[in-house]
Amino acid sequence: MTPTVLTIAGSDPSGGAGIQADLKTFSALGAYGAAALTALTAQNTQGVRGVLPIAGDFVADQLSAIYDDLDVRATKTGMLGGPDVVDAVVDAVGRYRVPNVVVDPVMVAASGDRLVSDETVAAIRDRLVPRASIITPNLPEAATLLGWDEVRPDRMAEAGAALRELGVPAVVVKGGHDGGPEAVDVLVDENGAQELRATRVATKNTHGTGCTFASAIAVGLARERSVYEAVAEAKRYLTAALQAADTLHVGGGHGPVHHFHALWHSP
Ligand SMILES: Nc1ncnc2c1ncn2[C@@H]1O[C@H](COP(=O)(O)OP(=O)(O)OP(=O)(O)O)[C@@H](O)[C@H]1O
Ligand SMILES: Cc1ncc(COP(=O)(O)O)c(N)n1
Repeated sequence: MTPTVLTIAGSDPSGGAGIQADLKTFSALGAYGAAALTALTAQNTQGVRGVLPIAGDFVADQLSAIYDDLDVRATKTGMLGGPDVVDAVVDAVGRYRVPNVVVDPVMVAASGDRLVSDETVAAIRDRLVPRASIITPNLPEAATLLGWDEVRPDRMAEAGAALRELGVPAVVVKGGHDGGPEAVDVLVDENGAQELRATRVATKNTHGTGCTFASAIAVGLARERSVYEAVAEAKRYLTAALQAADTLHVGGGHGPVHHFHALWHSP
């Protein structure tokens, strides 16, 4: 059966991150994609020029329209426009008993631009994370959620264990921004800490890696894979999308990964 997966996230009009990356990932992996918008951004591969949040009440309207009608097997959250948006998501997840919630605690874009306020980060940590099935912070996001100065790569397992104490059963701490020869992530769940390793792809085209990874995990959970399998499959998909990214030639900054690498033939 084709599972339905929902993304609750912001729009990236340049198509590489946010809602656009999420829908491409769902489609590439054979899931039906639904999308509720939390914010519009004006951005491209080089940076973010503006953010227009959607009112929490209207996010709530979008979510009830979707959950009243569609059989959503997994939900992924990305950029959340403000604390009122976080509360709309928390309320819907509780009211509809939403299964398989993947929270990507988006804070800054790959370009370095800040995407959400401190109040939004606090709402995510205090109210949304405890309703999630899994969260996918990168090293700076993990440090911010924990109130640590930084999370060094040798403390990823420790950070993951500390993040579980916020009330979420599984945490993937992503080491993508660490410059070693491998891109190492650490999954911490009730089975302890497990490393997932991939060869680091030498490309500047990393726009949307976090969005794509979390969306692919959501597809795996919608297919009732174990958390480990969902994360491992997502990493394999993302690594291949990074390996094919330089064939796309989109924009002059950090271009997108190639979501449809397995479907498109070279010219
Ligand atoms: N150059 C790379 N080669 C291989 N894997 C990578 C590379 N960069 C990131 N990854 C992997 O991509 C996934 C997303 O990690 P990353 O740390 O980039 O997330 P993020 O910072 O949230 O993403 P974003 O840059 O979209 O905000 C992880 O599995 C990470 O290991
Ligand atoms: C709407 C939106 N959501 C998320 C991201 C983070 O993705 P990245 O860090 O890869 O740019 C983004 N840039 N824009």
